[in-house]
Amino acid sequence: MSTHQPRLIDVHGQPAVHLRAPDGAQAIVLLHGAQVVSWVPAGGEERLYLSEASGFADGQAVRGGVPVIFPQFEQRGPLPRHGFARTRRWELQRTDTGRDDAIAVLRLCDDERTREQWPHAFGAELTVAVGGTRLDVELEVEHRGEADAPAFSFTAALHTYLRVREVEETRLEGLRGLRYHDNVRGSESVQDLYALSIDDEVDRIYFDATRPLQLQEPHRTLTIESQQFPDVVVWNPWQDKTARLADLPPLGFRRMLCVEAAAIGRPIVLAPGEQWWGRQTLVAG
Ligand SMILES: O=P(O)(O)OC[C@H]1O[C@@H](O)[C@H](O)[C@@H](O)[C@@H]1O
Repeated sequence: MSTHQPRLIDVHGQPAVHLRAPDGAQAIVLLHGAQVVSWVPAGGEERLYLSEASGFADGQAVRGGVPVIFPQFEQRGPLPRHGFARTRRWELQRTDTGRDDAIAVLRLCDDERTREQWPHAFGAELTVAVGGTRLDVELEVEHRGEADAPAFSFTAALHTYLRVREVEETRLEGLRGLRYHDNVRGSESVQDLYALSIDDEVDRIYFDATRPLQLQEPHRTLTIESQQFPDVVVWNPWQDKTARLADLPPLGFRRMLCVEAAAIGRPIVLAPGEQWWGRQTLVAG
């Protein structure tokens, strides 16, 4: 059996690590934002959406894959929208190929620039593991301040862009009974239908999800599980909003659905020395 060691590659001018498990499952992770931009399960096809109109410049957000949102979700605080983790270069700490999977660990720590925006000593680590039909993405955050430093709080998300053949033929199951905030209507509701169909702009935060979700397409399924990310964001900009996004092609919204593992409703609070982690797992079927 040949083992394929993780390789450093270039993706639109940005360094990235290419992971390949012994069974052929693959993922590509940019150092920029620690952003997974490609995932192909063993014997399968690409399951993440990456916009062909995305920019890849330093300091810019990449449209697609799995952006890491930290330490602020959206505009729920004073920081730039969705925080700074997605626009900073992370450090590649470690890669490994085991019997069943290939792994990359990336790290972002506070520096002068982060402290100007968010005055806290932190270490964030993203672990990506790919193998078989499964992709695991785990975010860990540690308070690295002195013992007498104040606690800090943050919101976070793994803003996963799932690739779909045709979003109108897609159903997301597993949200029934959950309370959600509808960002499009500015209202609160409870999901009463068993399956969410996407045929218009959708931008919702579902709170306290407990079950795995299933993304059903006519020819395939994706199971989406999360641990310690209590909330789920579902986002598709649809036609009009897409026209206002320079980094998404006009029909891009038909090929994607964001299903994000998030901690928004109850921000995470860490005292010095404390850690938190949350994980999203995708299983292709
Ligand atoms: O364009 P951005 O900053 O990547 O954000 C994309 C979307 O991200 C989603 O998580 C938000 O719920 C949406 O409101 C937002 O439009």
